[in-house]
Amino acid sequence: MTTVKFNELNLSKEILKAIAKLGYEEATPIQSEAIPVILEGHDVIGQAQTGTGKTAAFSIPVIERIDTSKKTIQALILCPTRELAIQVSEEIKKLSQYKKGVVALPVYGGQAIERQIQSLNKGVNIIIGTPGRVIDHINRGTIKLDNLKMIVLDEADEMLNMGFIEDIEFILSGAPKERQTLLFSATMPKPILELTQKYQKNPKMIKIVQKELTVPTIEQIYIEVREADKIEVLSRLLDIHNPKLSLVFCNTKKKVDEVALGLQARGYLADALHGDLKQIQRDKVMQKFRSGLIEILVATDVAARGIDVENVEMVFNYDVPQDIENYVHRIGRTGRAGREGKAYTFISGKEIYKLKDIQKYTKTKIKMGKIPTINDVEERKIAMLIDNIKEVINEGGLEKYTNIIERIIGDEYTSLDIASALLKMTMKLEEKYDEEIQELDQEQEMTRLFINVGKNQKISPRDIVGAIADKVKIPGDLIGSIDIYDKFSFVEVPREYAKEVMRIMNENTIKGKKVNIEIAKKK
Ligand SMILES: Nc1ncnc2c1ncn2[C@@H]1O[C@H](COP(=O)(O)OP(=O)(O)OP(=O)(O)O)[C@@H](O)[C@H]1O
Ligand SMILES: [Mg+2]
Repeated sequence: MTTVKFNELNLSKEILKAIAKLGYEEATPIQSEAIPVILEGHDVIGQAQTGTGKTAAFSIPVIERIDTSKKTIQALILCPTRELAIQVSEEIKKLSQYKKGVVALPVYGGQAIERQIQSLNKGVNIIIGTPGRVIDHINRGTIKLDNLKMIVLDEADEMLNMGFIEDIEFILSGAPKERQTLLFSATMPKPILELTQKYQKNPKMIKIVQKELTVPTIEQIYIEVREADKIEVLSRLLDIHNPKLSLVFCNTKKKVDEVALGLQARGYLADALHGDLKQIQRDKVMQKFRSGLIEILVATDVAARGIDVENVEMVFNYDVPQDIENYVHRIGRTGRAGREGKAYTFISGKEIYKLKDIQKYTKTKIKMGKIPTINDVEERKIAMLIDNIKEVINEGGLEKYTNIIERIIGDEYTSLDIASALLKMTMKLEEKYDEEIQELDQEQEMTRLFINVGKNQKISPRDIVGAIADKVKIPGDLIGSIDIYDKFSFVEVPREYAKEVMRIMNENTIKGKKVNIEIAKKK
């Protein structure tokens, strides 16, 4: 395909200036094909792979078609999630920054409606919203669609699916008949496509044809792994690949919380995103993820569609997605705008069949992968340790430490002996815990820990649970049955927390007393 420059697309100089500022050099195929057709006023169905610039493909002509002499709502862009509405509105604001009179406003649930009403009253011409909140405003009379010229359904197949279709029909029923209707998505299943005639007039189908539905720069791998082992396998993959940012998808909110906690307990910068969190919380998590303060975002499908975060290098399907389309969208959070990415899918038991369906639908091959061994992880950790050591040496400022070493060096010890001893001290604790965890029966969800509380110490089960819950940040109800004896007791914790419980509790005290915690050898 020949490349097209934005200045060949008949765009205003204000938009061209904004595009240049964003650093886009050439239009992507969906942009070069869709922009002229939309500018001519046609209805469009636009389908192109994830991360190929569909947002700008509809946003640029929407901005260009706004009559800035009028302060009426002329365009409405509907998105399935609040995070996506915010993101699309940010992009529109950037693209329209030099066009005076273009005012875009995101409206979504969970945000104070009064504030939205104040902004709406000042005059807005592009609304980017989630259906529920838009309907709320329509019912209050604070959003009027009489002057609407364009409506866009981003993630159109999702918006015309069960969860949203009634809301969409309601909104469309109040919009003028002679409007322009634009549908965009990376996936467009047949049943949905048949529906679209109800809403559009002679739409132009713009499909950027690719052999595969998924992006070729994403390496796709599946691993067979038992449910109980998933957290361990995930940790190993994270340790080996060390991605800048990654996304972990689970099918339920409960699982999302569990996995996020499990990763936190293992020392990863992870957090959860799902629909049960307050909007403030959701915003904070997204901000932290975008800025890298959180490196692993564990999420339900709320983050599957449209979300564009730079540096997401890996996506994990901790659970196989329920909707086949969402496989495409989930893994599409990496490998955006021509970048590379990796996607791992965990399957257990009979789920291999689901994987076959996915491959048939996406016309891609998902390669089989192996569970990395502790050795693989160890090798990788050693490589990183060596890098760290070299870095510290190159930084300099070691005189203070060299002086100490000189006090040990003599006839008996060489500097190599001393360096090795120091390294042993650093690596030993870590190894011990890893070995103990490794010895465990992999089927067991709970790990039994042996707690030696020493002589004459009155420590009750409540003290132990309280201390573990407090210091390791495991919810108390995840801590299992406790047997207490004179000098020792047993406690059960979820397997993924065992290492962290040992590490943290052995450095801490319970009721001011030192305790020693080890894996209980046998039940
Ligand atoms: N012409 C361009 N040149 C370079 N980068 C671009 C261009 N257009 C868009 N991008 C960038 O590509 C990334 C992906 O764009 P966008 O989010 O619009 O993809 P999408 O097609 O909507 O994907 P999805 O199906 O996941 O929603 C964004 O970071 C965007 O800034
Ligand atoms: Mg998009």
